[in-house]
Parts: sequence; C-alpha cells; structure tokens
Amino acid sequence: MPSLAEEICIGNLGSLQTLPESFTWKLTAADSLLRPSSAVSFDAVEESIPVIDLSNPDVTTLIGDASKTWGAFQIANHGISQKLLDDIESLSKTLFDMPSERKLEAASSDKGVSGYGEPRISPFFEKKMWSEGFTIADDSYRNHFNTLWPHDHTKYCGIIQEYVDEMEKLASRLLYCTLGSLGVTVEDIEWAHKLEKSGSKVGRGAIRLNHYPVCPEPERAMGLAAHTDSTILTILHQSNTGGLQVFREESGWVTVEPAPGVLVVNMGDLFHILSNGKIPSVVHRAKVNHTRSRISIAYLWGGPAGDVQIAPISKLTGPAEPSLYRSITWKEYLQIKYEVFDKAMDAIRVVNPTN
Ligand SMILES: O=C(O)CCC(=O)C(=O)O
Ligand SMILES: [Fe+2]
Repeated sequence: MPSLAEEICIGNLGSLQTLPESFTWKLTAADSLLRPSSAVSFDAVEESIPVIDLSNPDVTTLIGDASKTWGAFQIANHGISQKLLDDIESLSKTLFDMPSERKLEAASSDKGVSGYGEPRISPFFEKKMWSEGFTIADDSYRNHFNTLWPHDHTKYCGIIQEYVDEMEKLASRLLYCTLGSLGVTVEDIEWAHKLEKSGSKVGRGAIRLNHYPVCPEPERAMGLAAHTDSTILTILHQSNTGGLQVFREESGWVTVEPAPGVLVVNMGDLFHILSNGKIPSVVHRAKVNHTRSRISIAYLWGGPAGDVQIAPISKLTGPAEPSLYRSITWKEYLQIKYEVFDKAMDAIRVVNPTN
C-alpha cells in the first residue's frame, strides 16, 4: 500500500477524491473581495483587464492606461500563431498526463530551477498548492525532454525553441510600447541600449508550464498563491478554462476569462523598478476547478545577464520624483525575492529618497 506521502505526490493530484488537510487554505479578508468579471449584476459594471488590439493606432496610450491602472492587460492581434499556442498547450498536456514516476525523472535538481516540480514560491506558504509545473530556464530542458520523450524529443524541443523566439520578439515590442506610454524610449535605459546595439539580448526569457488538475474542493484550494512576477513582463497563454485572477485595491480579485488567441501580459517587479513605481507589478494568483483541469504557459521575460545594474530610468526621476529604488542586478534581485518574497521591493527601497 502506498504511504500517504506518496499518495499526495503532486504528480497525481487529479486522482484525489478529497482535499488533503495540507492543501486546504483558509480564506482571508482579501479573498472575499472577489469579483468575477463574468458576474451578472445590475449595479456593478463588469470589470476586467482590457483586451488591447496591437494593431490599434492608439496602442501606446491603451497599454499605458491599462498598465498604470492594473499592471496588466490582455492582447489580441499579437502575431503569435494559433498553431504555436496549440502546439505548446498540447506539449504541456502530454507532459502532465504522464505517470507521476515518469514526470519525476525530469524533476528539477535541488540547485536548479529547470525541470518538473512544485511552484517555486511554495516554500513561502504553509499550505500546498494544487498544481504542478515544468520550468524551462536554460538548455537543460533538452536532456529532460530526452528522458520524457526518447523518440519525439526533437519535435518538442522545436516547439519550445519557436515559442521562445516568438515570445522574445513580442516581449521587446511590448517593452517599447510600455516605455513609450511613459514618454521614454529604450535609448533612455543605458544598459538596454548598449545591449541592443551590440546585438545582445535585453531580457532573459524562461518558460513555466503550469497544470492545475481538477480539484474536489476548489473553493478551499489554491492553484498558485498570490504573487508578483519578478520579471520585466510576463506573457501568459491560458487554456480555455479560467482560473487566473488579478488583484487591485479598488476592485478586489478579478477573474481574467480566457478568450481564444488572447494573451495576458503581467507587468513584473523589474519594470516597476525601471518605471520608478509608476507601473505596478500586478498581484495575481490561479484558482482551480471542480470539473476541468487547466493549463497555462507563462513566458517570463526577466532582466539582463551578468552585472548590469538596473535602476529607475533617470528621465522618470527628478526633484519632485526622487528615485525610489536602489540599483540592483537581475541576479541579486532574484536572490532577494527568494529570501524575502513579497518584501523584496521594500528591501531595495531607498529609505529617504532625495535627488
Ligand atoms: O496559471 C496562471 O494563470 C498564472 C501563472 C503564473 O502566474 C506564473 O506562472 O507566474
Ligand atoms: Fe505569475
């Protein structure tokens, strides 16, 4: 007979008929502020993060307004083919449908983040999350794919490579738009301009494939707990089952309903720093479902490699708006984030900002 620990291995959560105590979350006051965007109400205006058509001539203003208000928006007409979105979704399904033992053969090592496992933010929470994931942060995914798909790994590696290439282009385009809405350009970020001129990458991309199995008691479970992404920005593709919620003080938790071909963009901590606090990094989480499992694919566009110092863009600071954050490398920021989690921004805040 399997031990209890084996039974509740994250690789087969979907087969559990009851919610184990270790996965049961207590509702907080903030949770009761939930307002689903699909709620039908006579007096409440339906609210969710806007969908922006990237071919709209006013795209810069629209992105600026949405990111200042929400720290997030959705995009249509983004140029990523439906086939590629379908391909990466079906790759994820194939992976998560494998038996637990097989998935564990591709588990991330203690030191690395790449590979199969629990959400990276798990250690910061008392309760366990109702999800499993696979992180692609470097080339080691090729070895993992070789283990998972000894015959088909070339095909699956090809899909990842194409996804990374396409997402990188889209992420840069979104960066330019968001900067444009603040009246600055990439030339105003000395390091980004230098990297661009030398043909190097401005940001470093990683992919997180998330799977949220069906859950016997979704109201008391949590797929992925509230967090902000550490990134410059994150581009999220969600399958046709909703679960993503974004938080805004004035609105509470708002569900972002999936729509075919529409991607979600979350502004991350690093952009919040660059913008000197003008753009919030959106607090978001994923809820789970009683009848349908859910897949999401996050393209996490992080900071530059090496010792590049990231700081608020000088054009966005001045006597009336002193720099709110000290400069920091991407590596250093990640270290702080995975030590103090939601206090990371406070940890780098300038105590008495003057200019
Ligand atoms: O599954 C989702 O909708 C959210 C995923 C997410 O926030 C993440 O991977 O950082
Ligand atoms: Fe996230």
